Amino acid sequence: MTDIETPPADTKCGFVALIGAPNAGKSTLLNALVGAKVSIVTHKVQTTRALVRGVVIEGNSEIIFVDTPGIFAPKRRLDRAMVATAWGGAKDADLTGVLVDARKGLDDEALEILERLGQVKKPVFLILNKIDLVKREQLLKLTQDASEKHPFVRVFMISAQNGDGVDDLKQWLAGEMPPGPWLYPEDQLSDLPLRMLASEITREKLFLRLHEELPYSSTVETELWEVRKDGSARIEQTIYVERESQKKIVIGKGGQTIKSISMAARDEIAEIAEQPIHLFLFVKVRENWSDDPERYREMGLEFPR
Ligand SMILES: Nc1nc2c(ncn2[C@@H]2O[C@H](COP(=O)(O)OP(=O)(O)OP(=O)(O)O)[C@@H](O)[C@H]2O)c(=O)[nH]1
Repeated sequence: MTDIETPPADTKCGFVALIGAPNAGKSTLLNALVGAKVSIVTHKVQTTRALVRGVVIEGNSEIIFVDTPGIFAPKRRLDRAMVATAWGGAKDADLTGVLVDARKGLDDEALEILERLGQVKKPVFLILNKIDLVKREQLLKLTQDASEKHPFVRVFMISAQNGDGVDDLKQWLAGEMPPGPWLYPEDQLSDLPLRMLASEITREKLFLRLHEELPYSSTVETELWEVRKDGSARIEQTIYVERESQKKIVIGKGGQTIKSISMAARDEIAEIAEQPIHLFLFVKVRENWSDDPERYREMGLEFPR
């Protein structure tokens, strides 16, 4: 008898970064690939933090999808830092997929992304989405035009909405993953969306109270989710801030602020998880690299002026 929870011996595992202008259909595609609505969790990909949007197991392969919002036309410094992070994610991923809304074609937003793809040293593939809305001739022209901008390793034509072409894309990605152990065990995948949601709930409570005092880059990570014999869960989360002074603000006088954040988050997580929750919050300072030109250089990026 085989144990169904044991992964196959020759496993593959890798990161796929999905980038695209807003409304290109990233969320719809991820939902179609992952099969369930997933929220956001942060995950360290080598040196860069990326947002894990979903994990798919296909045959022997585990495909971890990462993405980042707002990859184009940054106006403010903070936005630029987010863009740098986004491109960092693409650099570290094993494969990068660029999603283009086929109906819009190569508009300014899409062109700006294509023009910056030279920074990504790993293979890049193109996904033309929303093919249900355009004619075949348009797709061929679009493929040609886009391929002149960047040597894509593959071009997929899909409709994330009705599922056309999504399975082919998934099969191809599975085959492209490098050999390696699965990062997310199969039996933990079912709580993954819940863990992600728990991080977001705490982050929301944090910003509800401290939005004027904390930078947007503060993040929350769920480090532990342990179900106890009595059916309750012990959850440990870390709130990452950029400075000691911010850590003090999050903790508050006599720990009052963090206590109220923790209680509000706990109640909401318990409601969604449908189990009693013991929530433990920690606050850690993580260096603010967005003001540090050196970090940009390390990632092969220009420091935004
Ligand atoms: N007709 C059609 N509409 C689609 C398709 N894929 C996505 N859409 C629609 O396009 C809109 C944007 O889709 P989203 O998945 O939210 O796009 P997104 O890229 O995640 O957007 P941001 O979150 O802003 O980055 C939604 O109204 C979707 O229903 C498709 O294949 N065909």
